[in-house]
Amino acid sequence: MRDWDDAYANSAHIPGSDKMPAQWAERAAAYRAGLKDFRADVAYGPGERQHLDLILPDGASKGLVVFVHGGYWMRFDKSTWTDLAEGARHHGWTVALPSYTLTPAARISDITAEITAAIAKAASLVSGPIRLAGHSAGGHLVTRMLCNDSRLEPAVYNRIAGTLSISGLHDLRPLLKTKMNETLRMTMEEATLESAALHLPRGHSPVTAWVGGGERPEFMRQSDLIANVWTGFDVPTRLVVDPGLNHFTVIDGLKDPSSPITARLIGLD
Ligand SMILES: N[C@@H](CC(=O)c1ccccc1NC=O)C(=O)O
Repeated sequence: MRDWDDAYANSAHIPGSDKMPAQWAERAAAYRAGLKDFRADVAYGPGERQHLDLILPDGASKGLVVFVHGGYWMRFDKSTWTDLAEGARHHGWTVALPSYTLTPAARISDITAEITAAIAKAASLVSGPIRLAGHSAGGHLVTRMLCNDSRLEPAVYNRIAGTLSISGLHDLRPLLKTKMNETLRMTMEEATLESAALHLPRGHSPVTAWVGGGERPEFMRQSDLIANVWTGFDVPTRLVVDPGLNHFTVIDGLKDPSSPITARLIGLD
C-alpha cells in the first residue's frame, strides 16, 4: 500500500517550512497594524473561536470575499494570514477571515456548519456579490458550501459569484488512512459526507481549483477531481496549475493586487 501519511505531508517535503508559521504570523500582524479599517472579532456564533475579522477597502465596497484558512482543520486561525486580504481589498472588496473550532474539539462536519454560519454573518454585514476562497482544508470548507446539502440560505447562496479552492481537499476518504485521522476522528461515513467531489453541486456558480505545480501529487489529484466531476454537472470549472509553487507559496499571490490568483479570486480575468 502507498504511504498515505507521506502523500499528504507537506512540510516534510518543503525545506525551512518549520519556520514558516512564525513568519506568516509576523507578516500578518505587521499588515494588520497598517490597516485603516480593520474590524476584529465579529462573533458569528457562541463558540470561543466563532469569530471573524473584516478588512474594509478604502472606498465603497464592491462585495464580500470570504477566505477560509487551512492547516488540516487542526491548526491556525484568522490571524495567521490576514495579509492575504490585500489583493482583493486593494480592488475594493471587503474581506472576511473566519476562525473556526479546530479538531479534535470539533469534527469536520461541525466545522462545515461553522463556516456556513460565518458566511451568513459576513453576508449580513456586507452587501453585493460573494466570492469564496479557501486554502487546503479551507478549500474543502468553501467547496462544501456549494454542495447540494449546503445549509446556506438561498438569499446568501444566490449571491455567490465564484469560488476559489486553492490546494483544496475534495475527497477526504484517503485521509482515513493517515495518522492525522487520530485527530480528525473521521469515520468512512463522515469522510464521504464531507467530500465535495462526492456531492452534486447545488447550482452553477463557477469553481476554480488552483494548485501549485510543485505540490505533492495528491494535491494535484484532489484539484483535478473536483474540476473534473463538477464539470459533468454543468459547473463552469477551471483547473489552474501555478508553476513552481508549493503548498505554502501557492497562496502568496493573494496579497498582490496584480497577481493572476487575485484576478481569479475577484473575477477580473
Ligand atoms: N503540517 C502540515 C501542514 C499543512 O499541510 C498546512 C499548513 C498550512 C496551511 C495548510 C496546510 N495544509 C492543509 O490544510 C503538513 O505539512 O503536512
